[in-house]
Amino acid sequence: MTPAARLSGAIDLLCAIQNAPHRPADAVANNFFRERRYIGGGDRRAISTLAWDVLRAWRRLHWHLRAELRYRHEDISPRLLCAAMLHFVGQPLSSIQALFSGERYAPAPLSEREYAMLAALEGQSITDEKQSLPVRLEYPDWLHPYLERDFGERLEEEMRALMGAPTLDLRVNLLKGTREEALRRLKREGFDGQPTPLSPWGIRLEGRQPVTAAALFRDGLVEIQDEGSQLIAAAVDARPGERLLDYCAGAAGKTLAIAMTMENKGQIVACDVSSIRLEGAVKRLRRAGVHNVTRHLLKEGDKWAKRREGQFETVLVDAPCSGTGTWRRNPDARLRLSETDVQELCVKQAAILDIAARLVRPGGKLVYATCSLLGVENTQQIEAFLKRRADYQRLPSARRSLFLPESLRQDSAFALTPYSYGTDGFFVAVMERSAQN
Ligand SMILES: C[S@@+](CC[C@H](N)C(=O)[O-])C[C@H]1O[C@@H](n2cnc3c(N)ncnc32)[C@H](O)[C@@H]1O
Repeated sequence: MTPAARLSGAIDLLCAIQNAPHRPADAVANNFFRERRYIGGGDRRAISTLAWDVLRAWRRLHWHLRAELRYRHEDISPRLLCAAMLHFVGQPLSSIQALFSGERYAPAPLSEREYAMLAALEGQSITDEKQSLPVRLEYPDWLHPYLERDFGERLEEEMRALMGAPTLDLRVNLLKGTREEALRRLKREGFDGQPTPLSPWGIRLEGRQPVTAAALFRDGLVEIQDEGSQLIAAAVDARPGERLLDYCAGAAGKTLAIAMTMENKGQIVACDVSSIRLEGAVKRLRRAGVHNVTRHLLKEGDKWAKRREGQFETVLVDAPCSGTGTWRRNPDARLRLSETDVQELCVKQAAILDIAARLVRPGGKLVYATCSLLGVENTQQIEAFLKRRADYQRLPSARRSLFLPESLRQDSAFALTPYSYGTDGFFVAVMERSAQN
């Protein structure tokens, strides 16, 4: 593809994302490329990179176009955003104009107004000190008091780190081989990777490499999983032979890592309310060689949980949450999250915790995790739970997981953020149920 055709592709992709305001951008992008199989890997990456640059700079781009250049909201089109983004990443006006050539596969020529817009941006940079903090750091205005409360003086650093590109981490599947073996095979297959600093099973790849095409991925020796998510599985600390419930298992990201620490022995029940997600787990479990997992689809009025009260040594609640910790990966999610969503999620999380707590056997563990940065979904949720359930307490240090590095074993709960640990944002709290009821 020519650079102009790639630009045209990015504009089309952003149009598709805009036309599906309730769907995550990566799901729209998967669909977009599936329908255009003729687009090769390199072109795909170039198209996504520009589209994602625009999504990551959404509020600042709109600030320039609306506040400074007086564009009406409805007149701000994906092509205008792409043109402005190209300017801000350093392309000279003449070369942007050349890309909008109107020739075959290229976007239509810039209108006079579009050209004037680009000329007016000359000499300006994307971040401007006249922008408010939420605009400059790309988060919704309503979130400011939450972040101020949770991060205090660290707010700017934390939010700036959340604006960057995510790392690409793999988890080595010890059921199929060691980390050293995986590193050797990666090298042989042309990938550059390093052990992750915190997870004992992690490998961090350089840049965005098409690892799903690699033979060691197809063989199930590695799985794509952020280091933070691996550390949640490490905190769960499941042992061979135990009976564990993964109550919000989704497509089994954590289940897979837990099955690995259980060495495929014992029983894992993976539940979820979404059949599509649970279905998505099947292929991954097979590829990883995991065979101690059964799945259960939770339904309204289901007696399933009632019948299994007190039966599990460990219950993991990887709760539905705001996903604020994953905004490096899903920058569009910042545009969709509302305060009402967070309030509703908090109610749901408390309700799920209460159900899950009944499923833990006396002396067993309840692990609560989110990929949220917000105290209301994390520490406050746990504090309220511990007040409701006197038979639960924080896990004492002697029982904390040895899969975790020393620094994360200091407390029974920890929060990870892109700023503090270079991972996605995660929270986990491990509690134990009293041995006697
Ligand atoms: C954070 S995601 C889980 C991610 C998954 N554990 C992983 O590691 O890939 C939260 C999951 O909770 C599920 N969920 C939402 N409401 C639920 C409920 N009331 N009971 C159980 N699961 C629920 C969602 O369908 C979603 O798959």
